[in-house]
Amino acid sequence: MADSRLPNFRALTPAQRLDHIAEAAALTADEKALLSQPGALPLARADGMIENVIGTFELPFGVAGNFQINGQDVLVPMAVEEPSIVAAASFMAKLARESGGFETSSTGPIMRAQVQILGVTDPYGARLALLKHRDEILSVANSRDKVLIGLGGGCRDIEIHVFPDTPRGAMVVMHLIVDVRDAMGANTVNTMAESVSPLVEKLTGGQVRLRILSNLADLRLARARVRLTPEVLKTRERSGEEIVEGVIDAYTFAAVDPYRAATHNKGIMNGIDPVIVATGNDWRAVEAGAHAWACRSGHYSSLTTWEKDTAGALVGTIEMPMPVGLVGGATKTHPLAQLSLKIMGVKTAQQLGEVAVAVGLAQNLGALRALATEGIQRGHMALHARNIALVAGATGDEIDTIAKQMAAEHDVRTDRAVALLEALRRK
Ligand SMILES: CC(C)(COP(=O)([O-])OP(=O)([O-])OC[C@H]1O[C@@H](n2cnc3c(N)ncnc32)[C@H](O)[C@@H]1OP(=O)([O-])[O-])[C@@H](O)C(=O)NCCC(=O)NCCSC(=O)C[C@@](C)(O)CC(=O)[O-]
Ligand SMILES: NC(=O)C1=CN([C@@H]2O[C@H](COP(=O)(O)OP(=O)(O)OC[C@H]3O[C@@H](n4cnc5c(N)ncnc54)[C@H](OP(=O)(O)O)[C@@H]3O)[C@@H](O)[C@H]2O)C=CC1
Repeated sequence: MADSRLPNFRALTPAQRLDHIAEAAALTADEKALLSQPGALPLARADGMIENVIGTFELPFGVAGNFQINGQDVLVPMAVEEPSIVAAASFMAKLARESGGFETSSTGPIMRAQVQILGVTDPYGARLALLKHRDEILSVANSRDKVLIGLGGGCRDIEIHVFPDTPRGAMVVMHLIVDVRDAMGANTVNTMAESVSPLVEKLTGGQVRLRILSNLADLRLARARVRLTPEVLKTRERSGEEIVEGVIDAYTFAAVDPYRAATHNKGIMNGIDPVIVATGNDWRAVEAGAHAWACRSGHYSSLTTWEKDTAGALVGTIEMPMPVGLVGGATKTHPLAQLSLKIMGVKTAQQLGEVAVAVGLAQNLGALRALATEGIQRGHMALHARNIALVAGATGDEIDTIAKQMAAEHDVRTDRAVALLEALRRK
């Protein structure tokens, strides 16, 4: 098991950081080479992945340190363009590990496919006809994907949802409830939904139209919990108790106000999406599921909760859909996706989902802790300043010199960076 503590990792060069991670995660020389040079995704491979390819698009690939999940150290690869995310996740994981880290759990890898049935005058009668033939429907759904069945997955059940009075008449929607094992499962369940359609039409007398998975993957949930004592949270300027109260006030704002909840949840996805991208998974599917889930009560709200236990410690939880896979999609075609899994040391899609939500919870705490105390700009803008220095044309050592100067002046702007660069080059 790799030691995930990365003290002062920022002080190393990218090559030194890679040496450290390669050793910790036992990467081979070839795997290490993939990360040490640009172009990990060969053009010919990219051309096979999507259409009209003319090149590849790279993102920074960082590793968040300090994560301890269910007592195990985990190094977390993150592919993302925004500064301060990897730093905040690493920082909060560092605090969390002092109180035992993150505890996670998840449901089985169950996805839903929807089959829309129109043209039925007796929708409740159609419902019973489908339920009566449940076993036959399951058998047709499971007749195609021998690999999945062999792995212990497959269609487990059906659910029937009736919308008796839509602007297009009565609508019956059959859900296939499918165990997709270590796949994200969209293609798998879509194939099943298409294969059962002739039988569904025969049983209901209606016409089947859409046959597609639901991205509201509410049967495939991942959960994480963290507990931090005031002692761990305290800073030079503020007591731990003050920070606990501040984080709970910040969370409550998101719980009651959708305008705030959207930003709060964006902060959570700041942690989750980079893990999803680094592992070649479909981040649009995860985003769609997250926001639909956040709205499940009819009121768009927070994906996390923050409260205080009887001992006065801050307790954070997250529970949300996590449709991710270790096979399928780009998870096997993008060379860095498999490498990310190796660095993380995850062996199942469920474990990957649990790591992703733990990072989301850490990220949320990082943002709330900053917002409830000094504000977001000091930490975030100090790191964003390096981007601004790059935009102004700084290279090499100039980048850090100018970024540090702007951060010290609390004046992070491109025109200031240009002025500082000119002054530096005149010296
Ligand atoms: C940015 C920090 C962490 C600085 O915080 P700091 O107190 O200056 O950090 P520090 O220098 O004391 O370092 C503490 C630890 O943080 C990590 N760390 C610290 N700096 C680095 C770095 N350069 N590179 C790598 N790791 C770093 C690292 O783990 C380090 O431990 P050490 O290595 O010393 O043992 C803090 O201010 C913070 O957490 N801020 C929140 C940042 C954030 O949330 N960013 C997301 C973007 S803003 C946004 O889009 C979302 C938002 C905010 O709108 C969501 C919402 O509203 O809810
Ligand atoms: N709305 C959405 O979110 C949609 C998303 N998509 C896309 O679908 C893709 C994901 O679909 P997905 O079904 O996961 O991909 P695949 O169909 O590529 O992979 C799943 C298949 O892999 C095989 N397999 C091998 N090992 C395993 C294992 N351990 N566990 C499970 N299956 C295994 C199975 O059978 P076999 O070998 O027989 O194939 C299974 O059917 C993503 O690219 C996503 O972007 C597509 C449509 C809609």
